[in-house]
Amino acid sequence: MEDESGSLPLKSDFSAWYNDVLWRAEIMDVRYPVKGLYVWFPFGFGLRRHTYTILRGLLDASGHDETLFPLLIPKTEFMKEAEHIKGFEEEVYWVTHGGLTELDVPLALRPTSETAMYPMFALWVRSHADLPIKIYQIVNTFRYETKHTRPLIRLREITSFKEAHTAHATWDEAAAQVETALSLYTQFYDDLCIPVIISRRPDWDKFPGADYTMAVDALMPDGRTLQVGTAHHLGTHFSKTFNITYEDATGEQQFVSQTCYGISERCIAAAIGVHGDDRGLVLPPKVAPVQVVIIPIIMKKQAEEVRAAAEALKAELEATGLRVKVDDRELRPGAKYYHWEMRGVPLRIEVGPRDLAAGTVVAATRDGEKMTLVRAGLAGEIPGVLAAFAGRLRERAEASLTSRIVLAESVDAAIEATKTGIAVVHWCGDETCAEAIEKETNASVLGTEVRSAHIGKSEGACIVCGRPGTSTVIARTY
Ligand SMILES: Nc1ncnc2c1ncn2[C@@H]1O[C@H](COS(=O)(=O)NC(=O)[C@@H](N)CS)[C@@H](O)[C@H]1O
Ligand SMILES: [Zn+2]
Repeated sequence: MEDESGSLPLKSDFSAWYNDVLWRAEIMDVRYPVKGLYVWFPFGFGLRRHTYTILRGLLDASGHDETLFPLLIPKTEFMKEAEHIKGFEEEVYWVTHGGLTELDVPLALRPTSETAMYPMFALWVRSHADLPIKIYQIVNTFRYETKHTRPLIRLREITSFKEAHTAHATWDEAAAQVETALSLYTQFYDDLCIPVIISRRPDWDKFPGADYTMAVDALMPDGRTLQVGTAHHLGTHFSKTFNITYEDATGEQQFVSQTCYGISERCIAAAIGVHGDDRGLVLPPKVAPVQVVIIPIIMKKQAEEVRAAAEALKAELEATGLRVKVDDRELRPGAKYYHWEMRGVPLRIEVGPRDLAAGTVVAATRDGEKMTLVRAGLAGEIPGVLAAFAGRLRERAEASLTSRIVLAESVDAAIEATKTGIAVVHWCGDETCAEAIEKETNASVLGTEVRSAHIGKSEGACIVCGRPGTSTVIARTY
C-alpha cells in the first residue's frame, strides 16, 4: 500500500492531513463500500491492539471483569427505557429478517449495550452479595450517524467500543465508581501522552437515561475538541425499568444504582491528531506497533557485517520486549527514514561500517533528537531514551493545550477564543444563556465542574445575563 506519490499535506491543513495520513501510515482503508464503515490495515490494527492492551490492563487492575454480550437486542427489551429510546431511536439499525423469514421480534444492532445487559443483570442480582457488578466488553456497536462520518472519529460501525457497566448497592457507591472511571481514563490518556479536560456535560447533553454525564475531551490541532470518553451515573433509571433489585439487610428489595462508561477508537484519533507532525504520525512508545527501526547503512565494503550487526541488535532489543524492525530493503536511507517517520516509529537506529569500527550506533528519536550511543549494553539504554521521548510528547501536548485555553470575560472574547481553542467563561447554568453563547460563538457548552490542571474553578457574572455563574468550558467540537 506504499503510496509515495505526492506528499502529505501540512498538518496545519488538519482535515486533509488527517485523511491522508490514515492512508500513508496504513491505519485505516476508507474505501469500504458502506458509509461510516472502514477497514483496519494490519499496521493500524497493531496500533489499536497495543492501545487497547493498555486500556484492558487498567480496567482489569481496577477490579473489572471482561465479558461478551450478544450483538442483537430484541425490540421488546430495547424499547423499555423511554429516555434511552428517545436518545437512540434515530440511530438504531434493525435486523428484520432471518434469511427469507420475517422475524416476529425485530432485533436492534447494539448502539450500546444497556438493553442487552440489564435484563441479564436482573437475573444475576439477588442479594447484596452479588454486588458490585463491574464488567466491560470491547465490541463493535452500530449508530446510524447522520452527521459527517469520519474514520476513527465518527463511524457508523464503532469497531472498538470499550463499554463498562457497573451495578452498586447505593447511589453514592455508583458516584464513587464514576470517579474511579474518570481517574482510570486520565491514566489511560496519560499513557498516550494526551492531556484531557474533564467536565460535567449540561443536562441537555447527558447520556439518555443518565442522572449526569462526565465527559473527557481532548483538543485537536484544528482547535476543536473531541469527546474521547464519557462516564455516566445512571442512578436507578435502568434498574427500575429492568427490575434489577437486591434484598438489603432489612429484607427490603432495593433497586441497584448503576454506571456505564465508554471509550471508542477516538482515543486513537486523538493520539494521531495531537502528536502527529508534517512528516506523519508520531506515536507514543507504549502503543507504537514498531518502537525501534534499525537501518543498516549498506556500503560495498562490510555489507555482510553490517547486516549481521543489525540482526544481532534486533535480537538483543526484542529480547527485552521491544517491538523492532530491520529495514534492509534495497532503498537509499532517506527513503527508509521517510517510510518509518510516516508510521510514527519513536526511535531509529542507524548501523554502518563506521559505527562497527567505533562500537557505536547513531540513534534518532521521532521528534528529532539525535545521539551517538555506545553499542555495548545498548538494550539497557533504550527504555530511558523512549521514556524521555514520551515525556517530550506529553510536554509538547500540554503546552499546545494550555496555549489554546483562554479565560473569556465576555461573549466577544469567547467568540475569539473558540476560533482556535477553548474558552473558559462564567455561565449561570440557564439554558437560554447557553443557547445565546452557542449561537454567538458557533461553539458548544462542553461542561461545568471542570477538572483540568490548566483550568481553575471560579465564580463570576454570567457573560450573557450577569447572574452568578461558574467556570464553564466552551469549544467547537467534532
Ligand atoms: N459514532 C461514533 N464513532 C466513534 N466514537 C463514538 C461514536 N459515538 C460515540 N463515540 C464515543 O463513544 C463514547 C461512549 O459513547 S456514549 O454514547 O457517550 N456512552 C455510552 O454509550 C455509554 N453506554 C457508556 S459506554 C463517547 O464518549 C464517544 O467518545
Ligand atoms: Zn446567564
